[in-house]
Amino acid sequence: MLPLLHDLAGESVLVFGGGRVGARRARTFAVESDVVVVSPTFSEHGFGDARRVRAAPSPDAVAEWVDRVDPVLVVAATDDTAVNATVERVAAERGLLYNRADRAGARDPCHVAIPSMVRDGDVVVGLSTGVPALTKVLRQRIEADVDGAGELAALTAELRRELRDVHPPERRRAALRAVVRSDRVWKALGDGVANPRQIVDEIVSEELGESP
Ligand SMILES: C[C@@]1(CC(=O)O)c2cc3[nH]c(cc4nc(cc5[nH]c(cc(n2)[C@H]1CCC(=O)O)[C@@](C)(CC(=O)O)[C@@H]5CCC(=O)O)C(CC(=O)O)=C4CCC(=O)O)c(CCC(=O)O)c3CC(=O)O
Ligand SMILES: NC(=O)C1=CN([C@@H]2O[C@H](COP(=O)(O)OP(=O)(O)OC[C@H]3O[C@@H](n4cnc5c(N)ncnc54)[C@H](O)[C@@H]3O)[C@@H](O)[C@H]2O)C=CC1
Repeated sequence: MLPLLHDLAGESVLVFGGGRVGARRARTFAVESDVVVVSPTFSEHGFGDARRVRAAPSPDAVAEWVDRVDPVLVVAATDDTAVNATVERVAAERGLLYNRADRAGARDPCHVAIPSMVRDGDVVVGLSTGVPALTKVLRQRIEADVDGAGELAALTAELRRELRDVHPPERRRAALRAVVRSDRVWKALGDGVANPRQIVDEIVSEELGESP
């Protein structure tokens, strides 16, 4: 399996099942999509901004729900295997992306696995090991590494725009590399005292041989 990134901003996602897993999926997708969760009961876990609709569709009614919501991705997270299997079939027939929470291992290309995610601003890490317990431990380690990276991504995106058209590519690359490798910059991120942008400017000036 290969990790690919999907831009689901502003798209609809339909989740069947309001248990712990359905809630987790709703929170994952509600970061950027319009999420509808259909379920007869809802756990007390957060559902983000998802819209919750109380209903218990039989397998025969699944297609009608999919056509009504018109999602790009459908999640089967009920504890009813027949419903989950129907969600899979209906989504596949329509060429939609889908995720079955009750299946692991080999799958069709439209059947996407949901990795564990670590996010900080525009920085996103997707992690899969095939063994959820191992995934969780590795995710916790990665969280520490990624902490602050979102702020650095925003700063360096701005820097890239500023350096573009002013310096040749090789010098721009050297300046950006010096910034993202700098311990001084990483220490200044989120400490609320140092001004990371000022440190970035100093490093760029040293690298490009200019006075700040
Ligand atoms: C294939 C996949 C589904 C997919 O394709 O999307 C899948 C499948 C299954 N998970 C099961 C069980 C558990 N999953 C978790 C947790 C997570 N599971 C997640 C992803 C995935 N799980 C996908 C591939 C992930 C990968 O490759 O690493 C994470 C990463 C993301 C998320 O779900 O949001 C999230 C960690 C979040 C984090 O901490 O970062 C826990 C722990 C808990 O809930 O606390 C348990 C109980 C303990 C245990 O069993 O280990 C079962 C058995 C169900 C049963 O027994 O009925 C199946 C089905 C099967 O194995 O057949
Ligand atoms: N991918 C993962 O990380 C994990 C996957 N699982 C699998 O995912 C399934 C769901 O897990 P949990 O959320 O823990 O189970 P759960 O039992 O807490 O939740 C199931 C939800 O489905 C709802 N439901 C039942 N019939 C429905 C229908 N016809 N239409 C819509 N909703 C319906 C229930 O009301 C309940 O809200 C499990 O059966 C298990 O196979 C379980 C743990 C982790």
